[in-house]
Parts: sequence; C-alpha cells; structure tokens
Amino acid sequence: MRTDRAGAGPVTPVAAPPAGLMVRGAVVRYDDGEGARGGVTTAVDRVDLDVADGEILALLGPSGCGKSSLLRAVAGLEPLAAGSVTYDGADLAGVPVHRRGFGLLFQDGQLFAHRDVGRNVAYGLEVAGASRAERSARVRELLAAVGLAGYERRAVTTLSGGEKQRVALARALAPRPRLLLLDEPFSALDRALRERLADDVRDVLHATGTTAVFVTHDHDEAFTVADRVGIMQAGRLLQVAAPEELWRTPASREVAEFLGYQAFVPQDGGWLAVGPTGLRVVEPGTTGADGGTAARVVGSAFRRGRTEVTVDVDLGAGTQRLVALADGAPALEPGTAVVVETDPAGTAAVPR
Ligand SMILES: Nc1ncnc2c1ncn2[C@@H]1O[C@H](COP(=O)(O)OP(=O)(O)OP(=O)(O)O)[C@@H](O)[C@H]1O
Repeated sequence: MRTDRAGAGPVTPVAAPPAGLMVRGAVVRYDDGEGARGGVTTAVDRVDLDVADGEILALLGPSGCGKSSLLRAVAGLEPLAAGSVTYDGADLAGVPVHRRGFGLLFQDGQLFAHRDVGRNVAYGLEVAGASRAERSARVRELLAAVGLAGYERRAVTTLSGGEKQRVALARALAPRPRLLLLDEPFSALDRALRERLADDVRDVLHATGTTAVFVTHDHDEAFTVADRVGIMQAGRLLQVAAPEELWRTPASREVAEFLGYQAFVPQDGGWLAVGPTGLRVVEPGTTGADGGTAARVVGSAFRRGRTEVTVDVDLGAGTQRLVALADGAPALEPGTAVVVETDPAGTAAVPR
C-alpha cells in the first residue's frame, strides 16, 4: 500500500490570491478644515466588500450614504483613513489612480469636445500605445457594442445626452480595464432613457466580461444592472446579495425598509415584513380565508395595470395605512369595508 506524503510534515496550502476586488475595513473621512471648530465626517465606515472577477456589483443607498466616497477610495481618488483595497491580491496603497488599471465613468462623461467620437473612444488606446489598426478595430467593436455603430466621425457636440454617455462608456471600456467604476452614470438623463441604458450597460458589461462597481440611488437601476447589490446607509454596508436574495431575506429591518417593505408585524425572533406586493384585497363581499384581516378603504388608484387600494388595517402592529393590490376589482369607494390577506410571495421574515 502506498501512502502519499509518507513522513512529510503538514503541507501549507498555497492559497491563490483572491481574484478581483477586495476591500477590508475601509474608512473614508472628510475634515472640513476649520481647525478646532471643524467637524469630521466619516463617509465610509469600516466597509468590507468583495467583487469577483467578471461580477457586476451595484452600491445602492440614499444620497449622502457614502457610495461615491467608497468608489472614489477604490479608484484611488480619495485616501483611506483606515483599511485596505487590494486587486488580484495586490495591495493598492500608494498606487496612483492611472496605474490601477481601472476605468472610470461619472455622471457627466466629460468627452473631449475637440475630438470626434472615434478619437474619444480611442483615447486610452493611444495612451497605451496601441497601433492605428488595433485602435480602429477596437473603436468599431465598442461603438457597435454600445449601439453607436458608424458614429466614428461624428462631432461629440452633435450627440444627445444618452449618446454622449454611451460614447463615454465605450471610451472607458476600450483599454479593457480590469475593473470599471461607474458613479451614477445616467442620473442626468430622463427615466425612460435611463432604463434603456441600464439594460444596455448590463449587456455590454456581460458581453465584454467586465468586472464593475456601479453606484446608484435608483433601485430599479441597481437591480437591472447588477449581479449582486450592496445596500449602504450612513457609511455602512448593510448587506450584499443577489437581487432576489435581498428581497427574499433582508438581513435587517433597515434593509427591508430601504427596499420598500411597508409593514412589520412582530413575530417570533423578528418581524413578518410585508412588501409592496405583499398585501391583497380579498374579493370584496366574500369572507376572508384563514388569516384575513378586516380593513377600510381610504382610496384606490389604477397603476401599472392593477388596482392599488390604500387601506387602514391593523395586521398586529397597530393601525397602519398600507397599499393592497386588487386584481381586476372595480375602484373601491373610500370607507368600504374589505378583507385583506398577506401574500407569502410578497412577504419576508426579518430577524431582529
Ligand atoms: N469632499 C468632501 N468634503 C467633505 N465632506 C464630503 C466630501 N465629499 C463627501 N462628503 C460627505 O461625505 C458623506 C458621503 O458623501 P458621498 O458623496 O460619498 O455619498 P453618496 O452616497 O455618494 O451621495 P450622493 O448620491 O448624494 O452623491 C456626505 O455626508 C457628504 O456630505
């Protein structure tokens, strides 16, 4: 019988460095510079974050929660007061912005006005010393990827806002950054355009295998673009999970409230959180099934193809004004007595 490693001591496993972005204990502080009277803002408070190779992560949170500060610290635009940022296992402390191999895209893509579209997209390739043939092939490929095939010779001043951001995206992707950092790239555009661009960006990032961190305060945008969403509040990263998992299992009441869960009914160990689609009006006139609760209609509105009925109801946490869905029901007059039920598909158990 043969024994491998007979007589050998324990082997120390040689761990491969983690691929992708790793942030540990990151702290970003701003000093308002007013000396002794001045205050210090902790914009990012001990954040740990991993973004795997090829993954798209959205940082979602209200204005001022520290999303941009975290992104800027990853980019090297903001110093860390504590903690570390590493990529593929290498610590980036002291590595300047332009040597990190990251691409950046901000709200205003800031195209070079004196360069045409093609030469904007080619910019990073020129800096990297790519040949003319390589540049034009890559520019053609990226303009096609962002839906602007044939735009090479257009002056950037003739582009719409959405087209400009597409060009800025193509320019950021052209040098094949190992990580693309996007900070509210569409927030200056109208909603319909934003939704279309969010779809397109997800497709382009996946098609090019780009690893990305996408900062936004727009829920729909985050959930459209990202493989995983990180919820930020007051400098802290509260939870990072895939969209369905976040909705199904919010880690805390704070996260659930931020996602839009509208009511919290105490139950063992925490709450039953009732989501925006978690309450239904049982056909008026029938008695509720098990668990039905009497409610009174405050008003109703027909939105997105369904009737949303605002009701006053006590689900076990005192009387609250909540929205219940009523499929195909005629408008209900204020004051009407109805029975509502929670729909398990639209509720989540949230730990205390
Ligand atoms: N340069 C700065 N000097 C001082 N305070 C700053 C600076 N930049 C940001 N802050 C403060 O740090 C906190 C986090 O700001 P940050 O811009 O990172 O948040 P955000 O979530 O990206 O918000 P928004 O979506 O509004 O950009 C805020 O309280 C902000 O006022």
